Amino acid sequence: MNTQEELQSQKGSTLMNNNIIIQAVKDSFIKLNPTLMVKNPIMFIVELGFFITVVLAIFPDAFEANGAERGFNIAVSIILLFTILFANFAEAIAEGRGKAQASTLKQSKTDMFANLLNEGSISHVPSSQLKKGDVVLVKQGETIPGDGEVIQGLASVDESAITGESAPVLKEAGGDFNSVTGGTIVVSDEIRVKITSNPGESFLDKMISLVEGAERQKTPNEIALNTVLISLTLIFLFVVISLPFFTNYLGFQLSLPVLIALLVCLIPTTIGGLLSAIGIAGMDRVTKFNVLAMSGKAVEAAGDINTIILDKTGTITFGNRMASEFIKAGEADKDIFYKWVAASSLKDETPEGRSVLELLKKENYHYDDTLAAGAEIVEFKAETRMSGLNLQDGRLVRKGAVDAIKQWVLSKGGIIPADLDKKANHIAQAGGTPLAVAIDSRIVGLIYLKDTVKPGMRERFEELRRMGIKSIMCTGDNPLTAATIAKEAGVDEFIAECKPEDKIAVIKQEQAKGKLVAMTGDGTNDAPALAQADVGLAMNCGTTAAKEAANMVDLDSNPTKLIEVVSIGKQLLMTRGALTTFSIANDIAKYFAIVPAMFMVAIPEVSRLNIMELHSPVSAILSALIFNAVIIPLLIPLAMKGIAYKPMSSDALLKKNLFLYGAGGVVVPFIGIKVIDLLISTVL
Ligand SMILES: Nc1ncnc2c1ncn2[C@@H]1O[C@H](COP(=O)(O)OP(=O)(O)OP(=O)(O)O)[C@@H](O)[C@H]1O
Ligand SMILES: [K+]
Ligand SMILES: [Mg+2]
Repeated sequence: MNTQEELQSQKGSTLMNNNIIIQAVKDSFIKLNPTLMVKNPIMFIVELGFFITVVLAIFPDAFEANGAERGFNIAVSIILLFTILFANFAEAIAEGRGKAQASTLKQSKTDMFANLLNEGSISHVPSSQLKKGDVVLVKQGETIPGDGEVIQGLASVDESAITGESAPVLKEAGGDFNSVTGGTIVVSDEIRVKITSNPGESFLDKMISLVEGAERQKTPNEIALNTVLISLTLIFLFVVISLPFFTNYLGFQLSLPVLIALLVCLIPTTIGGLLSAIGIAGMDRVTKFNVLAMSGKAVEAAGDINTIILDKTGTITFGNRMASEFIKAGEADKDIFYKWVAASSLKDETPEGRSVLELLKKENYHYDDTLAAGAEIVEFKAETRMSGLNLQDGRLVRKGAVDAIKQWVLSKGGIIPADLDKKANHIAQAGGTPLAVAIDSRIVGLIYLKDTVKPGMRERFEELRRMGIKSIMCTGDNPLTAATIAKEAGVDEFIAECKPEDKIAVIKQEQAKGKLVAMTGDGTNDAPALAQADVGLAMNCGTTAAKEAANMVDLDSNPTKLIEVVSIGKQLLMTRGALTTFSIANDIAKYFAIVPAMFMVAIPEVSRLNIMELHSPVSAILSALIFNAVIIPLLIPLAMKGIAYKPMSSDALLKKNLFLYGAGGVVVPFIGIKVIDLLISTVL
């Protein structure tokens, strides 16, 4: 068992306990409140039927002379009550896990004090008073008081309160690993954090309300299905209301409880009772995989994804791109080369920049800090793909992607060293990232940045392919490096030298072809693309901007987690479809149980429909009604777990499920109702 599974089974056992069941039973009664019930029109109609039969159980002749027998009325009202309670229980049990998880999370939100920095002095303020833009100091052993970005320092942080993962993660200023979450703990060193969220709007707050289901909104798919089900219900209501006119004409009367029983059996109570549980359980399954989905819509969209776009660094590779070698090019001697390598990175706060200085130290080169004195800092940007300094004496130092530096040098009238391309290609073919270093119009050499592909990528992309999903890697890196990494990781396509706007263009292109696109990313430059995609999955280790733009966050920062989300989305859609099919197919058996029972006495010809040979009209109606009620709790496990999904074409899947749940929906109630009838007839 790997740690991921262990974590889940742990969570499962602590969350699916007796407390949840007891609470769900209580909630089932609370949810009887008609003002809450109205939100589920199908079950609300059942509740109205229940109220009427209760009155008739007490006063059998309340609405009509010669009403049905009191005993029958009591039986119908009890079965109806249980029908509603079962439906409520389904929803309550689905909500239960989330509520339990939310209360665990709330424990890590206990109020604490923050070391607020204010023009050099430190004051202690309650963390609940921190606003966007405040800067706090967090020392070893202290809890980070709010969401923010590390602006100075480097520390390892224990994020287990949020991710459940006990290994601390490194957080550092600059680059894509600078975002920290309130409620997590600094286990070594100290950092300065600039707060990025206002009180009540933190990640933890969001997470709590998400798992609690407080913000749950019906998805467009759910609303559409609900509309269909309600229309169906109205049609049956109309049919049942008009029945007495025909029977009066034929000279006999049907009692009100019989009509109510018929209506409740015909309207889609099974799916009506399980619909919201299916949605909640789907979201809950996503959370169990340590993915936070901001909406059910996103999870459902994941179920229909055709294309997935990933960035390379930090997503497919580990992303701690480190300088591993300096390779000079052209005529420059080593000392000059190293001098400009150092100068190009003296003020580069990205992990790449700092790794350059570290490698220089390792190679015992003593660089001159004063070079940067009075210089203008040129920060790294994904658009320019360069960084460096404009020195005080007017000289310009740059390092960056080879093609970007080449263009820059050529625009200054420089020439490109003859051996540059060959050396750069050598690095790229090995999957590394070559950075060229230039001083004014002269390129002096290359920095070899090494990065490693995360293990298991190939198998994961293979799995996506079997699901019919195309993977495209979009990277800012050069085509050769991109090709090497793409091949190693096994993605279907790649696009190199990609700027942030190019990523959006790729997504829009796919969307224009009618495809649903998912994107995973971690960097600030990924944020616009994450927002454009139908499903945006941000890495928790990524920047705040990325996490805010996305509609899902993976707490484990594992981009291939999208595979699980896609499976869960597909499962959710399939489960809903299958149970709807099942619910409606049930009507055939109920029809053959109830209709002969209702008319047989008055119209003997109807007895030909009595193929089920049920004991008596009363037991036939009660059996159908009991089956209609107990099928709800029997299907709760399926609604919660979802239908098993194996990668195969969606056509084949649809046919298989239609057959299974359509045919099953016809056959199962015939057997079920017959068995219940046999049991009842022994009692009667
Ligand atoms: N600190 C830096 N200074 C100068 N150039 C850099 C620096 N970091 C990266 N580069 C160059 O800029 C390119 C683009 O970087 P960017 O972070 O936008 O994309 P990437 O990380 O290579 O790709 P991905 O989009 O897959 O994360 C890199 O491939 C590299 O050549
Ligand atoms: K029904
Ligand atoms: Mg990047």
